[in-house]
Parts: sequence; C-alpha cells; structure tokens
Amino acid sequence: MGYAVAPHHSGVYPVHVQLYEAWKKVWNIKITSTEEYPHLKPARYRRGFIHKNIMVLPRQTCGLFTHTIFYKEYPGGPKELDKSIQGGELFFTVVLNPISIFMTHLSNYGNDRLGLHTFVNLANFLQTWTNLRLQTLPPVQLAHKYFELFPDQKDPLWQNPCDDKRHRDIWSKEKTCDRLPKFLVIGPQKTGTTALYLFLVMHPSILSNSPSPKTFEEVQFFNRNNYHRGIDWYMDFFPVPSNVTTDFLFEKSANYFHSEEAPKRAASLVPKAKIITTLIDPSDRAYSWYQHQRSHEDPAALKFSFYEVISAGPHAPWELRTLQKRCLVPGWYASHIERWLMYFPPFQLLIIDGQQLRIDPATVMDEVQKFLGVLPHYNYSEALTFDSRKGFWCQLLEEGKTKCLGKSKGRKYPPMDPSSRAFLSGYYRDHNVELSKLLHRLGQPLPSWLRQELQKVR
Ligand SMILES: Nc1ncnc2c1ncn2[C@@H]1O[C@H](COP(=O)(O)OS(=O)(=O)O)[C@@H](OP(=O)(O)O)[C@H]1O
Repeated sequence: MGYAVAPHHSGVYPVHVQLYEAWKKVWNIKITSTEEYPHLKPARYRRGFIHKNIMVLPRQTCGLFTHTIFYKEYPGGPKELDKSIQGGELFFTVVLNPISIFMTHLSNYGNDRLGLHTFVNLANFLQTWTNLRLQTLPPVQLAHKYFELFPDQKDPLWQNPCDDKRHRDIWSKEKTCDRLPKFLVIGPQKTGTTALYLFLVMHPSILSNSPSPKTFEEVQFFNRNNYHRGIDWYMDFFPVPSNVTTDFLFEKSANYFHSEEAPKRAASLVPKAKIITTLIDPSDRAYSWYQHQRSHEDPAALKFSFYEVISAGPHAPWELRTLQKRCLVPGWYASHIERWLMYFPPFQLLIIDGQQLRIDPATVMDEVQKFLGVLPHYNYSEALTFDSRKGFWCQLLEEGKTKCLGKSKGRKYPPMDPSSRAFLSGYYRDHNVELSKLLHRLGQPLPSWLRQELQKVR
C-alpha cells in the first residue's frame, strides 16, 4: 500500500533522514503520517509536508492509546470516551478537518475491540447528526487528494528540534542543536558581504560554516532547494562549538536578503538568530552585480550593455528581462527588509552601511561586536590595514603581509555611465524614500548615499 507508520513517531518529524531513505529504498514507501508536525498541540494546526518524495500527512488523535484497551477502564470512565464520540472532541476533529487520519494500536482492535467500538459509533453519530458524507480512500490516493486540497503545505518548514521537549525526546541522542547559527549575514549581493565575512572570522569567538563545494563560503540553505535536504544537511556545515554560550556560529549567504522564503524559514529554525544586512547605493550594487555576471561570462550580460539591461521594456527578449530582474530587484531594500521584519523583531536586525564598511571597517566591526554581544572585544583597528595595491582594507598578517579578498572582490571596471546613473536614480527613488522612512522608524541613521539620493528627490 506504500504506507508506513514509524514506531513511537520517531524519525518522521523531526525528520530522521536515514528512515526516509530506508523507506524509499527498501519498501518503496510513499506515505506516512505524524502528529508532531509542526507541533502536537493544538491539533487543528497540524499540517502535512513532502520530504524526499514521501508524503507526510497530519494525523489526528482519537483518544485510544496503548494503555486504553478496555472500555470499562477508559480513563475517567467509559462515559468520557462516549462523550468524545457523541459531539465531543473526536466528533469535532472529524467535523473540522476535511481529511482525518487516525492511527490506533492493534491492541485496541483485539481484547475489548475498543477501536471498532469508537469508530463505528463515531460514523453512526456523524451520519445521524450531520450532513457529512464520510469517504475513505487508500493511502496513496488519500495523500494526493490531501496535497491537492492543501498545495501550500507541500513545502516543509523546519523547526529547531530542541525548542520542543517532545521533539527533542524523539529525535536522536547523537544529535545536537548546538550546530546552528547564532546570526546570519543575509546580503544583498555585492554590498561587501565577503569582506564582512572575512573580518568576522578573524574574531576568536566567531566561527563560520565549512565551505560548500558548489557555493564556496555560502551554504544557501534558507533561500532555495538546499532547504529540502533537511536540517541535518545544514547542521553538518557547522562545527560543534567548544563553548555554546561564548562561541558564535554564523553563516553568510548573500541571496537570503531578497528571497521570499528565507525570512520565514530562518525564523522557524533559528528564531533567536540575529540578522545582519549591508546596504550600499542600490544603483552601485546593480552595476557591480552586472560586472560580476560579465566576468562569469553570463551570455546575456556579455551581449547587452548595462543601460540596455536596466532599461529593458516589457517586450524585451526573455533572457534580457530575466537578467534585468535579477539585477534590479535586490535593490528594493525597504520591501525586502520589511519582509524580514515580519518574522524578526527590529532589535535582532542590524543594518550596516556598506560604504562605511568599505572605508572604515574597524568602526563598523566595533558596532557589529556590540550588536552581537560577542566577547572578548577584538581590536580591528590593529588587525586590519589598508592595502594600497588592492585598494581595500585587508587582514594584517605577520611581518606586515596582508590577506585580502580575491580578484573577484574589488574588481576593476569603468565607472557607470551618467545616463545609467540617472535612470537608476529615478528607478530607485520610491524604494529609497521607503527605506528612509523605515530607517527613521527603526531609529537608525541614514547612510550618506541615501541622504544624497533623497536630495535629488526634493
Ligand atoms: N575590504 C574589501 N575588499 C574587497 N571588496 C570589498 C571590501 N570592502 C567592500 N568591498 C566591496 O565588496 C564588493 C563585493 O561584495 P560582496 O562580497 O557582497 O559580493 S558577493 O555578493 O559575495 O559576490 C566589491 O564590489 P566590486 O568593487 O564591484 O567588486 C567591493 O566593492
């Protein structure tokens, strides 16, 4: 039938990857169910999800457990069970859920046959007192029906298993929740995030993830499909901290900033994490991003000039429109930050002026340390030096040597042409006004580039 039930819920949620793999490989299981996602109570919030092509349906509780085998010994007396069936909790569970899934123990069908008593009476009562037409389907069809009805539930939303005692208890003894970040550097791209990353890992108490073979220092978990690999995959990128209180694990993925999914997913897994974003003039960001695409030999970026990309109209070729969107949308700063603020309180968010990070990183890093509450205080004025050959601030090594970012950061390219600059000033005007209002509301100073742009509006 392709349906499996895991003993004592273990491994279905929070997900135990090996179980899903064995189900698929050995028994070709397609469906299971759990009471635990996202949480045992209240039952009406239980949802389904699909993980590794296995459909997990939310399961309801009927009041029969291993210790409730005999009618006469039902906790609180048999009347309690009959009450639940006849208009009480069990009745409402079925009335309020379009699809109800129950699992009861074999013992409830043996002995006193309490399972049969419960469900036969429940069906009779429903048929007598409601107009509901009860239907049943085999598991595979039922699961398809479920996700047809609730397509938005297909994507799971992972939570920290240690935030819930039941989840922690049914997870695995070998696993720890200490390998999760205390803060995230979310981008946007081309605003100096790699420099920030380099400076952060210089701090003795700050530890980053290990590199990914595909996306280098970035894990890119919350924004796209890596999320579906599950939290074990994510946690494996992080070291086990030697001291959970004083060590600060973090990751930076510059695509998180404008991702629709990332704030919600991050808030679900690491709700207490601090969030750091760096902003530069969105026009400069767009231009730097375009240059980045050209040096990665993106065919559309090589084919079209910057002005053609930013000014392309609705009837422009698809490749040009796609490139334009990717180039311009991350610069809608206020909208993206508002989305993060839907899920994280303002005191967990730090907005860094990327221009200041570039010219005066030590001051910015002092601010970052204060925001994170990380100790000991690290003296970046001594640890960083301006490298005139690179034209940027770099890490100072022994004997006056420097460790700077590679060629792909701080590229040499011609300045932006005036017509593109004028076009983008207009394009980002409203977004920048919104950003100034947002910063005002948060009680944060306006970066100098934003003040200059706002002067153009007057
Ligand atoms: N110290 C230091 N060293 C090198 N580069 C620095 C530094 N501080 C800020 N910047 C600016 O960072 C820009 C690259 O930004 P990101 O690291 O966020 O780019 S990426 O999204 O990770 O590709 C990069 O953009 P480009 O100048 O367009 O290459 C730099 O201007």
